[in-house]
Amino acid sequence: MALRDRGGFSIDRIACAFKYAIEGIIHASKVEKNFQVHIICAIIVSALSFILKIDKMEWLFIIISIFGVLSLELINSALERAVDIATKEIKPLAKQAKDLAAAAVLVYAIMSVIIGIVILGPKMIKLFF
Ligand SMILES: Nc1ncnc2c1ncn2[C@@H]1O[C@H](COP(=O)(O)OP(=O)(O)OP(=O)(O)O)[C@@H](O)[C@H]1O
Repeated sequence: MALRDRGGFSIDRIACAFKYAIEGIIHASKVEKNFQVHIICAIIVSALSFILKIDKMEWLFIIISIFGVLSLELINSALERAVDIATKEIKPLAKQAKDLAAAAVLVYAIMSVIIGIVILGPKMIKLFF
């Protein structure tokens, strides 16, 4: 299906959109260092959550944190490319656009770390001390 086809509802259109999204995830996994770091952190936190037997509500917070950071990192990478296409020159607005997108990731990542500490911290202290 053509990239520009904006036709109505069809299984083909949804399948194509899904395929492009998967291609995006694969591309980010291969070339985006920050995305790779977030994936590794997500695996470690998930493993710890299993080991420490967190409950259903705690899992929801962990899942929202993990997928939120990954989604924002993907949007940040997309925006970096969009800015790079828009200009090759050093421009204050280009800097602001990239810095603001990076800030969005940082803000959400800080929240995720706090959630991780609140949920996993006490259980780890109990396990090790
Ligand atoms: N065209 C530009 N004009 C002005 N400043 C820019 C421009 N491009 C990048 N910058 C500055 O350099 C920083 C790094 O930009 P870059 O495109 O290398 O992304 P990055 O932060 O290295 O991301 P990643 O490591 O995920 O590729 C930006 O956050 C911004 O402050």
